[in-house]
Amino acid sequence: MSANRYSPARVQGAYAAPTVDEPVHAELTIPGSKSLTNRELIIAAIADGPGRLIAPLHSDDSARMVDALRALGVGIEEVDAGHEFGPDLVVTPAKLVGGQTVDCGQAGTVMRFIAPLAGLAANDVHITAHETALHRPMGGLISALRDLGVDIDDEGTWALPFTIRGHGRIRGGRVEIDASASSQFVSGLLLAAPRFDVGLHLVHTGEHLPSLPHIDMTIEALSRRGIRIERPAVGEWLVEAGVPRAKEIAIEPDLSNAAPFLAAALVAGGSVSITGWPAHSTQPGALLPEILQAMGAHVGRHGGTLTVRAGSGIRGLDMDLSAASELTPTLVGLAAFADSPTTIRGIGHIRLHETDRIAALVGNLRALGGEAEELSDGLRITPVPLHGGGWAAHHDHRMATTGALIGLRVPGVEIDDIGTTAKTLPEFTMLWERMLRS
Ligand SMILES: O=C(O)C1=C[C@@H](OP(=O)(O)O)[C@@H](O)[C@H](O)C1
Ligand SMILES: C=C(OP(=O)(O)O)C(=O)O
Repeated sequence: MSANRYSPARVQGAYAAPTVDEPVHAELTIPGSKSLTNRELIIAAIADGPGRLIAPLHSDDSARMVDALRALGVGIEEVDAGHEFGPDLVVTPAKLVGGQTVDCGQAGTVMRFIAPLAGLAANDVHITAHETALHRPMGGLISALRDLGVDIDDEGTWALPFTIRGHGRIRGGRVEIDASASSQFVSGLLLAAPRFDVGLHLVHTGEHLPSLPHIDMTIEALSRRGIRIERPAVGEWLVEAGVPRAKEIAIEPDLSNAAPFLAAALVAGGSVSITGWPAHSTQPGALLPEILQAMGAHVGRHGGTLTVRAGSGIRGLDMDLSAASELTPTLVGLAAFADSPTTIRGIGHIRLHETDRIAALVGNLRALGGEAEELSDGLRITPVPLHGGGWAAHHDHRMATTGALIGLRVPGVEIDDIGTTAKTLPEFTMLWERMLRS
């Protein structure tokens, strides 16, 4: 198992974060959304004919999903369409046979979206992940799949690796799930549910449900393909059995990956524009214009381009980021330079993301002389002058990009493993340097 099977544009090893002494002025295009690419791949794989993803993401997470679907028997071909960041993907659905191993790498979307699909396969599917991702929660999903009749051999661990003994069908029906550890449990079940014999009635029983926009994204993607989903109550979903319509789907840019670039305008001064910003999006990054404005930015849109300009300073905030927890690392990078403290709450579950993000962010800031403290469900940052030093990526792409953001203003920040950005943005250093050269 390799940490990153995606190599084309990968930059390895330590990275001396570039510091700027002049404002930045850049317009950038960001590659496709991880969350949309991996959902659309799953739905295309169970659709009623061949479909196409236009301008999808090409990164470790998406490559793992392509490999996983191929391992189940689905046909996926790359077709060059002249996009800067890689070919389109043409997906040809086939009978799900399985009989192979799926290595999810570090991708939460692969481990949580492939497991229910593997239950529909005709043979065993062994599911594993990179050793740095074996800790990620799977118990709630395993439990719900078992309640739906899926045979799973996990040797009593309730965790990866495990083997799904597919029988070619899942009956479906009503099932309860505690998805407080990850919204991806819900998305994974909803995505496979149209192919259950009687559909699915899913009921979330936990107290907390993070990342609601990502569940909306799942529902929107299925609805666009003609699958009926109802929400009879909060935390409850009804999916009708059916076959999703094959389609050509254009993938939006990854708005969460745009976050460190937009934030750079506030840290360095100047402005950063991102092309192709969708007018409507279920990506949590769609909340960025509002959040960055509240932190002191001037935000404008012209056609499909979003521009963030530095204002007179960065304002600290007290915010509940449960809906958009993957934005936490970037916002912490901004908060470090604010004129008042920032508290971020509602994100306790990110202790079980790629790394314990709360501990890693606090530890990294303190190592640079910063003042930060862990809260049970979040963290608090009190801005003080920072000095250079090592920034540990903790094999977390968003930790690495936050180190680069801080390094814009603090000379001598060295990120130990910039290659970890290949999880969702192998072009990170290329685009970062393009932004600084513009
Ligand atoms: O469904 C998705 O595409 C995602 C859901 C969220 O997961 P959690 O609910 O586990 O935070 C998010 O953090 C992750 O980056 C992507
Ligand atoms: C939590 C994240 O990833 P994953 O899809 O692996 O959960 C993330 O990208 O911030």
